[in-house]
Amino acid sequence: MTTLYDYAGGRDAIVRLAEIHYGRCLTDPVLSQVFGTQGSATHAGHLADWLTEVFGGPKLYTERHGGHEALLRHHANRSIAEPQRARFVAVFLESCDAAGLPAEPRFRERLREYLEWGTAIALDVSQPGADVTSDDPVPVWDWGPAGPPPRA
Ligand code: HEM
Repeated sequence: MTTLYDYAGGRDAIVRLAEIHYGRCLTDPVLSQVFGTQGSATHAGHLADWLTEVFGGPKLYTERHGGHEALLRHHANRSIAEPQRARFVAVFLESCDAAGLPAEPRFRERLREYLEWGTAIALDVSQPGADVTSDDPVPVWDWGPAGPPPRA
């Protein structure tokens, strides 16, 4: 079955998406409250590696950056608030358009579901004193109960 990663357009599409999304995190008035405006040279690349793995591509975040717990730790003590979480989801989905990912409704819905799920975890672990330890592997998100779009 085609992975979300392949359906998205593979590595080039995911790298484009990560770069566009992170660029917007630095200029968006709500998201720049948490991301700042200066930017980090490594963020977009690390995000691309995470998304590659989560969407069923090569396990780049596990191999290169320390896996699930490392990602949780990046969010420790960031005190993400609900409006910032919700804005992250909206900006990410807009970035999918800008990066030229397929607009197929079932694909986009699955991305949205991942984003809602992942950002809720980011919000939780970003609160002061939250547990950021984890033995879990990096999750792999598939097409879910509805399955892939008819043509995939
Ligand atoms: C699906 C949800 C999310 C994913 C996949 C994700 C991914 C990442 C990655 C890969 C990093 C590490 C960057 C690096 O190594 O340089 C990171 C750091 C960070 N994330 Fe997230 N994130 C998510 C949700 C959020 C949300 C909702 C916020 C706030 C609105 C947020 C704010 C931050 C901040 C402030 C950092 C650390 C500072 C920085 O590198 O700019 N993240 N995130």
